Amino acid sequence: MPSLTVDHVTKRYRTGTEALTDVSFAVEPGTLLAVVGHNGAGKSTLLNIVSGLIRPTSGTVATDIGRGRVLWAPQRTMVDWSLTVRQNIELVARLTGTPVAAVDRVLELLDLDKVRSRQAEYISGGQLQRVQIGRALVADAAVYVLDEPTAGLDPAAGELVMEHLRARAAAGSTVLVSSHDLDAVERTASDLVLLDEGRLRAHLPVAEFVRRAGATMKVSVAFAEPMPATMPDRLAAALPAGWVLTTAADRAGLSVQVPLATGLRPVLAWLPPEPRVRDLSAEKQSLRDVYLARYADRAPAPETETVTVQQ
Ligand SMILES: Nc1ncnc2c1ncn2[C@@H]1O[C@H](COP(=O)(O)OP(=O)(O)OP(=O)(O)O)[C@@H](O)[C@H]1O
Repeated sequence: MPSLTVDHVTKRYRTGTEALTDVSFAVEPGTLLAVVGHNGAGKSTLLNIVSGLIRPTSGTVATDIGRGRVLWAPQRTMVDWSLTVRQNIELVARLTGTPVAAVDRVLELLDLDKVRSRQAEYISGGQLQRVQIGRALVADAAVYVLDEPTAGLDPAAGELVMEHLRARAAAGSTVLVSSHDLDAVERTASDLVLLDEGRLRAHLPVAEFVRRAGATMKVSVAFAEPMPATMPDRLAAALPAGWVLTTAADRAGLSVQVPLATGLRPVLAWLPPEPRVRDLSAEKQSLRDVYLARYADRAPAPETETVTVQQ
């Protein structure tokens, strides 16, 4: 049963901007769901609605989490400036009835030990971001909602936070994060929701999204000696549909680009038995590659592109 159901949610701000249009999807417990899309696509609006901060104009968000709770870290800084780092996190622990020992664990986890007694006003932007994350993570929750949690963090800290969120999801929580860091999304998220101008374009497992977006794999081969002069033409004639072959001018190597879903085995079977392969490498397109190649220019129309998989 889904822990979170977003049903036909539309949000029109008072200014007239329609930030979300008829967005529907459901998330199972144990999912780390990344919400991705261009600036202004509606990610924060969606996360703010899920966390109950703002109300949708129409549609509903339902959480089926029993006695669990939803904890969130917004994009804009929301800390008490007069309190210390530790007190800021402790406040949430007290409000949620969480043992104080959890505060120390979170301080250590987020490398905030050194500034624990410093007032929030006098810490760096990245440390402030960690305090916000600490406030969201200090208590056990059924659903965590974090708006761009890795923005402003150094790479190591960003990795740490994402790994921790993954652990929370693995332990059964539902975790929603918005992020522009598509490499981190690919490494850690199980599923993604792609928003484009307020519309849901895709809701898929990350690997499935990359495949369906037409990702390719480029296999490069270096031979121990040049191919016979007629071989490039023979290879080209036997090339399966959808593959792209490039042979080196000196015939000492070739590269073949295949759909990612094809896998390596058919490529190895297609290679000639001679000359001997000296070196072989395979380079897969990443989520970032396919996003930039396919979605950066916003074509084609959202209606024709939405691919939603019910889980
Ligand atoms: N409080 C508000 N009042 C009016 N319009 C708003 C408000 N908040 C956001 N918007 C508009 O709604 C649209 C979606 O904004 P939102 O902040 O949800 O996008 P986002 O995907 O989170 O963007 P970013 O990647 O830049 O954080 C944008 O056009 C934005 O200008």
